[in-house]
Amino acid sequence: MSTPHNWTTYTAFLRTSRASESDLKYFALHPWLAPLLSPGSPYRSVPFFSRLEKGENNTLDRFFNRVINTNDTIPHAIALVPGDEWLALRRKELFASSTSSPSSSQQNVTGEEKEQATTEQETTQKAEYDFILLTSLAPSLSGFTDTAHGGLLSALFDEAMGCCTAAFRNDDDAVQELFTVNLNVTYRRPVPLPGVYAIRVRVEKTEGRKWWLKGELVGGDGVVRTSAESLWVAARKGGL
Ligand SMILES: CCCCCCCCCCCCCCCC(=O)SCCNC(=O)CCNC(=O)[C@H](O)C(C)(C)COP(=O)(O)OP(=O)(O)OC[C@H]1O[C@@H](n2cnc3c(N)ncnc32)[C@H](O)[C@@H]1OP(=O)(O)O
Repeated sequence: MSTPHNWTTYTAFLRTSRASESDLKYFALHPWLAPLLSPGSPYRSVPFFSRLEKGENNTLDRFFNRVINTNDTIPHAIALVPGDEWLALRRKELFASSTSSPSSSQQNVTGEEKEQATTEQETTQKAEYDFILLTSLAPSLSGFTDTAHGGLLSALFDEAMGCCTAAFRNDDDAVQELFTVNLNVTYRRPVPLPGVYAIRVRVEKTEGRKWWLKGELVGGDGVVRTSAESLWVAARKGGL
């Protein structure tokens, strides 16, 4: 079991962490991932937060950091996140018209600010997705023979989407913790095991406490095998 980590915010975790060399080496063996992992990529490689050990007395993320963190379930997983500048632009875009802005300074974005953000976007590296999970799936995750179990795929989407929303919450906790209230998964093609897959996620829009996300799972052939849409709701201020 690895050493527990002590980040106080998800943002601090993103800023100070880097995916392990062994995971990076493993994913670099797959040529279709090269554009995402190369120095020119708009993404940085960080550990998949849910997979990190949180401490013997802390039951957060046990399913991901213990149960499916083994050689015959998920031997390797890392997350790819856009750079700080791009995330800041996405925040402006997502919260410009929303009352759930993660920072009061981002509320009521003016037309001029929107124009400025668009110009900045042209000069900042574009990231098509807000969060990407790269994962290897081993044979013990099967439902049908040599095929990933659908429930597992739902869990992967849910977790990837959770990490995606976390990157947009500010350190000052202006947005309360978010919960999945609805997750609609479409199984388009079987997901063969063993295999390496990317789960690409994006926040589509926010409105008050509600956030809508979309995601898709692809392998090396680029076929979208599974897709998902979800609704997340931020807890009311002052608790549930
Ligand atoms: C280092 C620092 C660490 C940082 C750490 C970051 C880690 C980052 C990784 C996280 C990764 C987690 C990934 C796992 C994520 C889960 O799996 S969460 C587990 C599954 N989900 C749950 O357990 C949630 C259970 N639900 C609830 O507790 C409550 O529904 C909630 C979420 C607190 C909301 O309750 P509420 O405040 O009473 O909400 P309510 O007023 O009923 O609804 C609010 C609005 O949402 C709408 N709504 C509610 N439910 C639905 C629905 N199912 N369908 C459509 N609309 C709905 C309502 O109609 C309402 O709409 P408006 O009327 O406002 O337009």
